[in-house]
Amino acid sequence: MKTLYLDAFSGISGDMFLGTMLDLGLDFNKLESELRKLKIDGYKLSCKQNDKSSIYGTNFDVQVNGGKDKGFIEHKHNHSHHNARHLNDILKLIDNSSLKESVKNNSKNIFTEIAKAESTVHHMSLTDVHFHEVGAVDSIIDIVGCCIALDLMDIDNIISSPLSDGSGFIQVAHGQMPVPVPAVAQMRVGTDIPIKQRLDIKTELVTPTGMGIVKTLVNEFGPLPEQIKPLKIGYGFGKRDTGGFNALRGILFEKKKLSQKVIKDTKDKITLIEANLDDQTGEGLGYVMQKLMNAGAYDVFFTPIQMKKDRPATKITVLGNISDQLLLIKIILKETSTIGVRYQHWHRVVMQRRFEKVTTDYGEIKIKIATYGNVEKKIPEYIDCAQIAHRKNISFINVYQSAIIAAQHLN
Ligand SMILES: O=C([S-])c1cc(C(=O)S)c[n+]([C@@H]2O[C@H](COP(=O)(O)O)[C@@H](O)[C@H]2O)c1
Ligand code: NI
Repeated sequence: MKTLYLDAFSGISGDMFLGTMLDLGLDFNKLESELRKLKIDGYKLSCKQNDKSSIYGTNFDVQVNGGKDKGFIEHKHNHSHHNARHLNDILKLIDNSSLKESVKNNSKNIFTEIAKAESTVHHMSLTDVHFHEVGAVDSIIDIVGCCIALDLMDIDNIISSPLSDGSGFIQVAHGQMPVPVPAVAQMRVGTDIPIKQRLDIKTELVTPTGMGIVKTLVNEFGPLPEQIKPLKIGYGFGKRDTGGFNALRGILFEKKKLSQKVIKDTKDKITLIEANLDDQTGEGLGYVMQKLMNAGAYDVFFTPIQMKKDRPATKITVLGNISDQLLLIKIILKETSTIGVRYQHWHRVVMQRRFEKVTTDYGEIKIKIATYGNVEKKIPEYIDCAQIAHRKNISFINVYQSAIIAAQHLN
């Protein structure tokens, strides 16, 4: 599983997000064939690589039969909405498709988030919020496409920089709208999503679709984490003329397992998250443990406990990086029966670690060298020893001991 960092120095829209994903290696044909599961037609996708300021990126576009008509429209101002799709029609369309459950859920959550904002801004009930026919297709493709892209690219964590938005006004079908546009401003209410307003850019950089994606899927805001090894960087171009480099930059990276990291600091802080579970099966517990470990938890463990109402139960404890806290909590809430979790931040003292290889009679083995002041430990990597023992059909202990002997000669 991978993490995507969004560098939203020029805002974010649905097209920019999909352009970025395609630039990062998303297979265009696979995206198209997944979107066909929605059973809607009358649109064509285009994806083209070109350069802006000599930087190559991807332009993604949805061309809908009947031209351009983006966004939600207000019930009050439109009396000919027989072709409109209400929120519920769109949610049903997604539900009735053969898309993956996680893609369906993410897509529905984004749509609902945007529709809630539109309903507040335009003083309509949520059920009255609707899209004009053309705008609906465009938004469905953008939003569901983004969720398909995340699934196809194996991304389960999104971190974002603060979003930049422009200022001034934009012209839409119903007149002028101030920037940030009302739906974007509304989605920010009650959240701490950071938006930096660029007074030098007099147009919209963050669209309602872009904000809906961010509000629903981003787990954390801040600078690009320092200790990462980027796998790929991509640019998705925006359509508006901002007078600057209008793109969304995506940086893809894989989380390193703690045991593989070169640890330089001997003191840090970690999060400890817990919940008491009195109605969870053993199968479910094993499943959530795998999910949490794959998401980068340092450790997950279960303790048998006796709970209120005479119930034997299980306490789940998760240790992890504080920057992953929200992601780990979301997994516990999604995959277990609990309706709440508790957490605390713990100080921790760790030994500095580095790795070296030794050659033994059985083959090369990695040695973890852990130091703290003048304390030093040299520990053979379990997985290397186990693989050699399996491959050569010899005892694990023999391989392990040969690695310890070879490690004594390391400086
Ligand atoms: O049509 C309506 S009601 C509309 C509302 C709003 C509000 O903020 S309220 C914004 N817009 C603009 O439409 C385009 C399309 O946005 P997408 O997110 O669908 O790409 C964009 O410029 C919005 O600001 C329309
Ligand atoms: Ni609106």
